[in-house]
Amino acid sequence: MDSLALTDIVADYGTQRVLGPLSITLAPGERVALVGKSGAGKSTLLGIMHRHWQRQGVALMPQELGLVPSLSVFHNVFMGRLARRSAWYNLASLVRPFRRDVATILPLLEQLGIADKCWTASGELSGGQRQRVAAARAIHQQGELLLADEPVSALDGPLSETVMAALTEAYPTAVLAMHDVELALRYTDRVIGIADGTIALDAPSHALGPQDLRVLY
Ligand SMILES: Nc1ncnc2c1ncn2[C@@H]1O[C@H](COP(=O)(O)OP(=O)(O)OP(=O)(O)O)[C@@H](O)[C@H]1O
Repeated sequence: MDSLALTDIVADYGTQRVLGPLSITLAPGERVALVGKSGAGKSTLLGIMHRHWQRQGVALMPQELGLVPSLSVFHNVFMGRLARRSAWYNLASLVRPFRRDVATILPLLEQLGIADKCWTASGELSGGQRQRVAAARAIHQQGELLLADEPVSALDGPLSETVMAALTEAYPTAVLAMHDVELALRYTDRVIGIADGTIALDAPSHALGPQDLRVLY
């Protein structure tokens, strides 16, 4: 994968400028935490990255997760690879999943602590369980780049570590919008701080402490 670049991007809602102009270059193998207070523009920036880079194999884990409530956990995770299978294969899987897909997806659910919910409809899960299903779907998708919007916001300490470890292991190149600054510093190489729609901080994670990020809030 070549480095990914956005140059002088802006985002407006009506007459209101909410982001930019700003430029970002992302190197292969770089994990970036996007931090900043609520409304700073993190989701807007992730959306722009997704639009610009989606042809390069991007997995998106949106804040609202985008699960299908009536479908089982298995089928929601299976959807991560929907575009790579034939319509016939996908339809057959809906009725009766193939053994090889179960053998791929179950260990992933085990890793994220939700294997017991494999055949439960995702609409019947808690918020933290649904967030783990969305993480499993993003991991199952595979690709060059992960864009994740607050991927562990509904999880407690140990589970948020488990999910962050799984996501960053699956995707060496990633941009993760996060509110937990300690977690952001531990699992990323670079921190980009957004304030009022512009880049207020861009530094290697190892050079920062939590207090350096708290000024953004
Ligand atoms: N659909 C929309 N219509 C109008 N304004 C919007 C819309 N979506 C976002 N905004 C505005 O754009 C700005 C940036 O929003 P954005 O969702 O990108 O922030 P964020 O940093 O991701 O916030 P959070 O941490 O709460 O998710 C905010 O001021 C918000 O009110």
